[in-house]
Amino acid sequence: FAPASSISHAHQLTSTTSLLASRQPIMAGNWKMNPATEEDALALSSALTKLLGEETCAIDDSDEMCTEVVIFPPHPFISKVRDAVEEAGITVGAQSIFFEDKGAYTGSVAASMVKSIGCEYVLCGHSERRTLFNDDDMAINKKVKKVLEMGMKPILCIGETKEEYDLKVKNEVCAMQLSKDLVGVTKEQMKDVVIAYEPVWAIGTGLVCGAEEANDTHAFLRTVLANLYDDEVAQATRIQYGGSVTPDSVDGLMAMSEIDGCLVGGASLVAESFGRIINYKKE
Ligand SMILES: O=C[C@H](O)COP(=O)(O)O
Repeated sequence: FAPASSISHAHQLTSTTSLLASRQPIMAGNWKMNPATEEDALALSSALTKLLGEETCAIDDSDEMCTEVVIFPPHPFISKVRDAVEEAGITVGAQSIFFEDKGAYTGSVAASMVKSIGCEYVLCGHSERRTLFNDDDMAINKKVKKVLEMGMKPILCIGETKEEYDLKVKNEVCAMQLSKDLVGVTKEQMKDVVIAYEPVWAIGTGLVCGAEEANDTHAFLRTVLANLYDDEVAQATRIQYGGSVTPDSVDGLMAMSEIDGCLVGGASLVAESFGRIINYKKE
């Protein structure tokens, strides 16, 4: 494990090999089970469309390094939120899917369903799904593969608990989650996979993992990807940080060389806060 030393915002890789891709910044807002009504969801969507800046992607933007903005509303709101934000260049995603295609799975939502209403991304393996809904690595792996099979992009969330952090097994836990959740995912498919490193102890707690520490963990995750695939995948895969990201912490996080975006919960429910986050200040 070699800690990353650079603190430059090096989304554009400096390798001489043309095989290595650029890592486009990606800012995501996970609304979780909020807000309470469709009316509130549309008000938040509308407010957000007015806060996009020069660096955020416009619809059909040809700039491959514009900041991609994705929001994850609750399933019932996805269609109308998509209608409200797509012209502004914001993409929508689903917070979860079930891995089966169809059938007697009361309460579940298939990948084809969210694909058909315009979702481009799906969160897989969020810690709240792991702990509250018993999503284990085998199920998460099936979901990741189903999302890819359907032509969407998974944001695969991994991260250690407070107990694991205190026991200093963070790297081992993250490496195990990555390797299990990516079983059978090909190198070619990895171009559509985003990883979100979310230390569970930092989610919704106000406890932010320090930017340098998060950066070191991201660098470690790239060594895991290099072992699972190769250096090309390790350097080209986008890795977001998530866990109590706010307007105050975003610039420091995004200044790190290995952090390509943020997965934002609470602060994404306040338009002005998320607006500041997606328009983070570059060095
Ligand atoms: O999906 C988002 C993460 O769980 C982070 O949530 P948070 O920003 O409220 O800590």
